[in-house]
Amino acid sequence: MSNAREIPVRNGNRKMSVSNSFDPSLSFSTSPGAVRSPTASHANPAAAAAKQLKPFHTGDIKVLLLENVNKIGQTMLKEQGYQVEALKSSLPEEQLIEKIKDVHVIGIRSKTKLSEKVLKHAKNLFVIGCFCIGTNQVDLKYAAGAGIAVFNSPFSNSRSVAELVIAEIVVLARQLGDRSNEMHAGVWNKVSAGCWEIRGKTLGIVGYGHIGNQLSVLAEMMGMKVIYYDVINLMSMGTAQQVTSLDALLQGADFVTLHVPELPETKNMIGAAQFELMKEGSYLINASRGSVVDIPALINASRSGKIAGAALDVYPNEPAGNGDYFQNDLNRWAEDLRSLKNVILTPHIGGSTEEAQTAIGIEVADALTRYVNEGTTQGAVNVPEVALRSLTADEPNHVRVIFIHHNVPGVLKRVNDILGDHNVDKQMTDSRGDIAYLMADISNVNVNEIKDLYQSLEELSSRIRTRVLY
Ligand SMILES: NC(=O)c1ccc[n+]([C@@H]2O[C@H](COP(=O)([O-])OP(=O)(O)OC[C@H]3O[C@@H](n4cnc5c(N)ncnc54)[C@H](O)[C@@H]3O)[C@@H](O)[C@H]2O)c1
Ligand SMILES: O=C(O)CC[C@@H](O)C(=O)O
Repeated sequence: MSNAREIPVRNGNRKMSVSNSFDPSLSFSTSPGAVRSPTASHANPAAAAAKQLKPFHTGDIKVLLLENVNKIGQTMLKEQGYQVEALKSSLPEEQLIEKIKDVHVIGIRSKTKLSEKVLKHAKNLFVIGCFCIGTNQVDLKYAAGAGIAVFNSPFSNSRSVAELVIAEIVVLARQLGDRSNEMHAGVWNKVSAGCWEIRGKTLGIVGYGHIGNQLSVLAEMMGMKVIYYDVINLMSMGTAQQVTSLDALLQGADFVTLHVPELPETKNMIGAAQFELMKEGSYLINASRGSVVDIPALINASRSGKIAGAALDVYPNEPAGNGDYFQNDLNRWAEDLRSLKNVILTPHIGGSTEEAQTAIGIEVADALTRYVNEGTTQGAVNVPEVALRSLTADEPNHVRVIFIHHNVPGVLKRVNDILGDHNVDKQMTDSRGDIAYLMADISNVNVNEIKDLYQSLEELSSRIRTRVLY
């Protein structure tokens, strides 16, 4: 490639040689009909004139995508010239540790656990894309401390989950799963006992965020009354009413649906005591995370008739890929659960629609590309959100410096002493807990000076990671 410029850049503990090459025919997001969520809408109309910053041959960037990331997302990353390896399933820990050693970028969904143990081996990794909403599968704190930014797609699949839950409410109320299974087994069983309309019934939503909101609107359109419980005070959609405690919600709802993140506080949030509080013959739906419901308690509540049905989309242990895995060796109660009447079991498909996966693919691939090429952290979930107006093609001797550092006193002074020989055109810095992110565009930088600049920043004791883009 032409205009290759070499500087040694340390990635983790290894030094690698990088070069700058840019193919102007490449652009960030060229997918026709791209569905962009509002978080990606910051892309400014002047972007056409923006200079692309890449202090490396794009072909040097290795991307590993696991868990069948959407094709459009894969294509967008390939169009950048990155080396992309895409696998259909997640990997067992040992294989993941081997694979992650080499890559700069990893894309996952909900099943790949990026624990501290795994991330410690990821010497070149500088960004993680969660092609989903949940980020509980990543050790976000460790990642931030290692200078690894994490991005997700905060609401691209919310509507898909809400629609699934609406369907499940009707299916449970009418025992459709059982009737369908019976018919598949050749049994005609025409019954109305225990089958209900949902009109006029009360839906209790636990966690009134993106999904809870959508669901609230849809449920009211179906003639349901909506109550919700959330740890924060929120504006109600329509005529929904916030209740002040989980207990009040459990006592008042005919259908209880869970939409909270996986947190220490939400672990086994619904257990024996909570089933006890629920109305006789009510229903439970969980499409949040498997850790939120104590499943043996649910099995007891179902067997005793306390609840009339349940729908589960998520489980404490989920298989790495598709296949015949939902047995006791995965979750010790799996066979008991499978034997229950009016219990719908789905394989974590709440967000699995063409619309959601396309939107997620585009949004996360776009965030990864902007981070790799420009250092922009807008939308990151574990490091401060920092962005600077793009450099333009008529600013040839400009360099973008990114310095991720420990949030301790005196760093800015030291960094600016290093940058001080040049003109700092613009600079932004922000902190999040212990981590700070500084981005500066400096002008009048001779190519020969870039290596020294980089080296001086690397030597600061507060340094977590330095990147110099030009
Ligand atoms: N089944 C699927 O395929 C699927 C798809 C998308 C998301 N999810 C899961 O659903 C969860 C919720 O998604 P979302 O987009 O609505 O998230 P969100 O962040 O928009 O909303 C979560 C809400 O839960 C509230 N909350 C947190 N802790 C709580 C507690 N202890 N008690 C009550 N409320 C609490 C928060 O205040 C927030 O309002 C995600 O974290 C993810 O784990 C599952
Ligand atoms: O697609 C997935 O694996 C996860 C879907 C969902 O749980 C999410 O967190 O967005």
